[in-house]
Amino acid sequence: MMRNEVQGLFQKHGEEELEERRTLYRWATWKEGLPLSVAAASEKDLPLDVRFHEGKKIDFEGTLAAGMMDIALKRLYTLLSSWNSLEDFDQIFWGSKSALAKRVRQSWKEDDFFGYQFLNGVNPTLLRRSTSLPTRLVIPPELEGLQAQLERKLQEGCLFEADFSLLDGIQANVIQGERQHLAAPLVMLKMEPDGKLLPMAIQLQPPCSGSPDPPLFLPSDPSLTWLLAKAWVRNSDFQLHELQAHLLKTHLVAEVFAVATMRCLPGMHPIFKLLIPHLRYTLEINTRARTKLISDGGIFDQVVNTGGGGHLDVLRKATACLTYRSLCPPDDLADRGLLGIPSALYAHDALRLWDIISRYVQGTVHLYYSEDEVVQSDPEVQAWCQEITEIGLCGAQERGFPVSFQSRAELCHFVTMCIFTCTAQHSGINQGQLDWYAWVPNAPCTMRKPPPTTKDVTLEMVMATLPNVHQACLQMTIAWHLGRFQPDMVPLGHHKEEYFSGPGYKAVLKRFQEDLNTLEREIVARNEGLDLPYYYLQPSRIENSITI
Ligand SMILES: CC/C=C\C/C=C\C/C=C\C/C=C\C/C=C\C/C=C\CCC(=O)O
Ligand SMILES: [Fe+2]
Repeated sequence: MMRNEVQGLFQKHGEEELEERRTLYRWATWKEGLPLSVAAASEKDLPLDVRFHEGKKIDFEGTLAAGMMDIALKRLYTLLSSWNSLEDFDQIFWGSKSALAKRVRQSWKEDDFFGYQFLNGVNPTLLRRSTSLPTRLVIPPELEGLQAQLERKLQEGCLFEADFSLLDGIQANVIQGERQHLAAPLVMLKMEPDGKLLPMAIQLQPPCSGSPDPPLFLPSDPSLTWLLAKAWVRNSDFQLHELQAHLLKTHLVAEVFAVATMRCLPGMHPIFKLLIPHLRYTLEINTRARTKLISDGGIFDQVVNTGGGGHLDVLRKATACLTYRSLCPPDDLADRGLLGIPSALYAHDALRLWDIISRYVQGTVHLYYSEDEVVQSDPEVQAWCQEITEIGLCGAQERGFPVSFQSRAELCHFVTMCIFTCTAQHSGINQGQLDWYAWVPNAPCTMRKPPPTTKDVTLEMVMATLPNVHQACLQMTIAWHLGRFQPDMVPLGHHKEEYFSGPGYKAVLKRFQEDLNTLEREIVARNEGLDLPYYYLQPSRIENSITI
């Protein structure tokens, strides 16, 4: 056959393939205001190609069943004893847990441990370096000393903030007839010369006209008062971590990439071949999340204070402010003022991984696109881009997402963001659940009493506020279920399937694996010298796709 005929055949094949895929993978609006999802009422509706394999399914469902057994035993055990001091959480702190989880139990009350979590804990996405004193921060006249300290730290460039305003106005859940409660805190922190981040003040609610100004909680407050204020922050961080950083900014955006890739790119397209290993199992885990986790009567409704619909409003608000820059560490960390901080380990490792993935993407893209013009005139990749931004992300061009690619560099940047999100970012956000959420007082899934409005706090109040035994047990089980090492895990860059042929890609992949090995060794060596190791972005621990 002539070259043109061959090309014509390939093209026809690709068109037919896409026509079929568009009937198999359709968009659905699960809830208004969220990114679109794949049309599937349960995982059983998904095409076999993207279902969990038998081993994964058995492991997933088996560990959940085992976890439920643990809960039954723990509840039985605690029925026989008292539940009125913080140490009583020890009664349910058994079963599988990590070394770091045990360290959390030991150190959770310490201020530097509290501060550390904003840099290198389960949610390193919220902290920013302050560029002015936040307008919501109302400092009472008697605390002029604090005002001066804050201003000095600001001037020195070592003032930081964690602002949970997104939670303001969210309806709290009602669990078995009992109303739960939410706060929307602001934490001000200072960075010490040794890199430690220490809290200076906590405001639990934004000021509200007509009400007295909210109190500022301080490290110098009575220890239980300060501890309860910090527990409220940890509960708020749990919400933004799980809903904004985890579900929305990894799981749900990865699903948009997956559906658009299936609908727009034929199997022989280089971007399809590049991305497909990073989309494995994502449609099924997300479908399960929609039927079991954030569904009516799901885990959020059962034990989380944003459940009962508030969690969907948090997701909606977070979707409405989701920017392209926030998904790209070089931009995100610059915007948050977190570049060049030696103790910011997530930031450091994320930037290294971004560079490594970026080089891999560029190497591959340049094999198939010899110049910008080839990108501009590739209708499939352009349609893919538009489908993600305009359809899947519901008009995200307003928030910086591209609707077309004008150059190879723009295409590479976008594909790097896709792969980074599905691999490194998800691992960074997901694995910490195992370590930081097992000791429940460090990250309570719900709060059963309103936030304190005065500094009179008793142990009874603290215990009546923190999760009850059942809620705490379910949190531990789910955190273990989602955060534990996955037996069938494929590490980043190590999928067995070979989608590309030819020596060009082989060399690019080899280089990618070498770069990852180098980073692996750097992180291992760095961690040996640290009191608290940071290993969530160690390449051997990063999954090749979002599978849990
Ligand atoms: C302590 C953790 C509590 C909630 C976790 C919150 C958010 C996690 C975010 C994304 C996880 C995505 C998918 C997980 C999907 C389903 C597994 C969860 C529960 C399954 C319960 C069941 O199948 O009976
Ligand atoms: Fe996850």
